[in-house]
Amino acid sequence: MAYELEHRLHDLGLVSFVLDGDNLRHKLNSDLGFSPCDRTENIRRVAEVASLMNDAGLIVFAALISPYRADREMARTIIGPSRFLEVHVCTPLHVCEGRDPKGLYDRARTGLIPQFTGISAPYETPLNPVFSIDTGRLSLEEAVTQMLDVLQLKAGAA
Ligand SMILES: Nc1ncnc2c1ncn2[C@@H]1O[C@H](COP(=O)(O)OS(=O)(=O)O)[C@@H](OP(=O)(O)O)[C@H]1O
Ligand SMILES: Nc1ncnc2c1ncn2[C@@H]1O[C@H](COP(=O)(O)OP(=O)(O)O)[C@@H](O)[C@H]1O
Repeated sequence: MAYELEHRLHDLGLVSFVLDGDNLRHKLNSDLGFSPCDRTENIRRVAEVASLMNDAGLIVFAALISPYRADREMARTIIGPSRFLEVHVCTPLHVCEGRDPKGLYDRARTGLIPQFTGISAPYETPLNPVFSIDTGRLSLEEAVTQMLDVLQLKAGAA
């Protein structure tokens, strides 16, 4: 969804960038694991990078699990409340597990991956997201169109 949003904004003449947690963990955050402390540090670094990119004029999509409310609030503080929008991807666990494109849920269920979000580590549901998207109910096209509508509303209000 984040990459599709990036393409759609590009078509509108707007520059954006996806910070993908999974990708960043191969380089910038390759020293971090999935303990609560390491997730906090992961999110702190990504929020600082996003803030720099914002200063350079880019819209940033931070595609991270970010399962703890306190970490998301830290990101909001780093980025600034007027720039930060929290989108909750609320696709039910059974739908994610049914897809399992990388076989991670399967490995987490058999105990091969510890501290796996949704299985053996918590996900704290956002209390007041600007938008929630259940990708089990919406197509990619519908989800991205709805998110663009929200972004345009917010941009108009800013
Ligand atoms: N234990 C555990 N828990 C959750 N996720 C795990 C774990 N181990 C590996 N992965 C893979 O790491 C990707 C999520 O990284 P994030 O940086 O977004 O996580 S977090 O925000 O720090 O919680 C996530 O990538 P995506 O598959 O792209 O979502 C997982 O594939
Ligand atoms: N809006 C959507 N509608 C339907 N399926 C989706 C949607 N977004 C993602 N998916 C599917 O969910 C799975 C995980 O998507 P992915 O983008 O790899 O998520 P993540 O990087 O957050 O793990 C893939 O099989 C993908 O095709």
